[in-house]
Amino acid sequence: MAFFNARPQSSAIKIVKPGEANDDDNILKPTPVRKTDNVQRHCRNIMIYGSCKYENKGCVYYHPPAPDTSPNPSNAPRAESPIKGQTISSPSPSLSAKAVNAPVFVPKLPLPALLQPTATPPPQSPSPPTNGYQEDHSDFSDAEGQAQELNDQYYPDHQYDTYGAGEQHYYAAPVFVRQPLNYHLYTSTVPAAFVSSIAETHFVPPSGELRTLLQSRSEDLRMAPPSGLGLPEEMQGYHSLIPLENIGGPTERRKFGNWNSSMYRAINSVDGCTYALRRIENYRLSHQAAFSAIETWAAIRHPGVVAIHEAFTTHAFGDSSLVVAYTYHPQAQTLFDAHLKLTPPAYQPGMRFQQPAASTQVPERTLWSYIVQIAGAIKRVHDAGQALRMIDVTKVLVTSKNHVRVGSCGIVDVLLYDTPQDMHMLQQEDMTMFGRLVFALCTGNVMASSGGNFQKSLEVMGRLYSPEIKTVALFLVNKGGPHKNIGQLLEIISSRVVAEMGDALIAADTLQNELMGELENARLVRLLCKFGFINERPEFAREPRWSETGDRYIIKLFRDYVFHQVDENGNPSLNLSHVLTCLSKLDAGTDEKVMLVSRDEQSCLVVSYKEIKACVESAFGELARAAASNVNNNVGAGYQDERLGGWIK
Ligand SMILES: Nc1ncnc2c1ncn2[C@@H]1O[C@H](COP(=O)(O)OP(=O)(O)OP(=O)(O)O)[C@@H](O)[C@H]1O
Repeated sequence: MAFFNARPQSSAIKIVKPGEANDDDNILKPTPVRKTDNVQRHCRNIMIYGSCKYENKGCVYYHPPAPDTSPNPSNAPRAESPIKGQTISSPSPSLSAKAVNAPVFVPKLPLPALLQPTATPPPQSPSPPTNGYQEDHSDFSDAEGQAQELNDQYYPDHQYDTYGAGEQHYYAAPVFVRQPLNYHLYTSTVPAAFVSSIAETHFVPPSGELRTLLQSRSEDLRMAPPSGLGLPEEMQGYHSLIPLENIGGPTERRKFGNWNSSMYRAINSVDGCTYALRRIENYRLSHQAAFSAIETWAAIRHPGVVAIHEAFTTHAFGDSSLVVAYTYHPQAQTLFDAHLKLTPPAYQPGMRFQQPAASTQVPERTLWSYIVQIAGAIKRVHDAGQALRMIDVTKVLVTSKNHVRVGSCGIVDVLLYDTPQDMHMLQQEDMTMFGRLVFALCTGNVMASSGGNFQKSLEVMGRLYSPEIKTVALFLVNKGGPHKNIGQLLEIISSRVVAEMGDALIAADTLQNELMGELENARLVRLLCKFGFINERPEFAREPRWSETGDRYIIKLFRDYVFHQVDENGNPSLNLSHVLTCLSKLDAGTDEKVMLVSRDEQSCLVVSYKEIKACVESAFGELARAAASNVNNNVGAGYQDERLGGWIK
């Protein structure tokens, strides 16, 4: 019985007339006869599947008469499928890798006779040869079903259907023994009923939308700066500055408190990351110690606070400016822009000009989310002995779905370094500002909590939201005692905090599920890269035929099997499902066997995915070791080694 060791010796497998098998090593000797029909070639479907459903529908190849189906006829050798390997020699250790170029095999009997020696009628659709092993057939269906299921989960919307449109004719991998797949390498470990990537969750949009969003954020990050803006080319290691808001003329200055300010996006040349820079114009640093607060802020990491990277002064803009670098959140919007900004009127032909409509009301669930997140951010900052000092609808950013972060922290500490204030008072002031923000979001009016608007705003809040929202807003804006603190608010809203935590955990589950799919993608890309490094390499180790011999020959044939299938008319078969299934099995290194046919169709190899995987790893290992030894002689070897180490794994 054919059996391949974990590490195969590359070998061409000769298939000959079964009745002529020698006793010595089960190798069936090739007959001297070349192809039976040089004019008309055997139909490959017959050779592989045992039947051709196009036999009477125009298939131009030779179809031999149906084999004698009487059970074990006296003149029919009890041959077993060469694909199953029963009569094929195992790749004996004595066979060297060079044996891949061994003489071609020529089946004297038509292959169907070898494939169907029993009474089993030939299957009507492409399926592995049954060879009397009916139980194996069901196993094949299972494995095929799993592969299809895997693919359906992976591409639920069948967006790649066009690639596999129509009946495909490729050499289906025959499966004889049910092999458990390495499920940990496949997607969707969590039942869809629990984590659905299609359904919308509070923090994560549906899968398709999420991908579009991430793609557009990625484009945002890679946006090139327009020319002619008159901005510094380089400034303290930052380059490619792009303004994040309209920079008007001198009459239209953006304000940050009493200071003129502007926001830029820039790339840091040290780490290559993108940062949001807030510039305060005409700032004079009186004491270096003014920057001490920045150090404290740089240590604060919280999902509700935009993190500070560093601060510096510069003359690059032509004045003396203070610049604070924050984490850049692509496509972030201020709360004002997201909810309070008036939407421009939509022009409709034939309609009179209409007044701009106010933005839509913030849903209560979203409002609670904002309240819980901002309260959490304030708690973190107050616990660190700081105050946010800038909680405002124009400074709180919506960075992803229902997720807010307080931005522009730390600047006021630097700007007002010379006027020290009581931290407890500043923290109380944080809560008042937070209360004003809740009023503004509920009513759509930034002045909602001021003087004459106050009562009217309470009425509006009572009408649009639950009484608890009003309670929270009043708790925050009312003076309260000296012991009033943010912890008390969190106690009041504890049930909302619990709901928020539940939603956050659902988001984590959903994203992990998405990541599972991407993990598989990443593994397959690495595999394809390895193929790219190995296949058709013109020369390695002074051997021009390196990529064509030994283990690499198997890799080449497998590449043909995966990518170069043709249909019955010889047209390319672009079935992405087939490609993904094969690559996933290779990545998992399953014991399932596959028949690889040489390009001249004169020899074939039956190898398992596990063995092909060993070949790929061995060939790539050779290349990686050579590359590493070369890199080690150069600067930056450590970095390269690290990367190569990752590859070799
Ligand atoms: N860390 C950041 N990441 C990404 N974008 C940011 C970041 N900080 C601010 N922005 C964006 O920069 C733009 C300008 O920010 P800014 O704080 O000046 O808001 P603004 O609405 O212009 O307020 P103001 O009217 O007070 O100037 C806003 O669109 C905001 O979304």
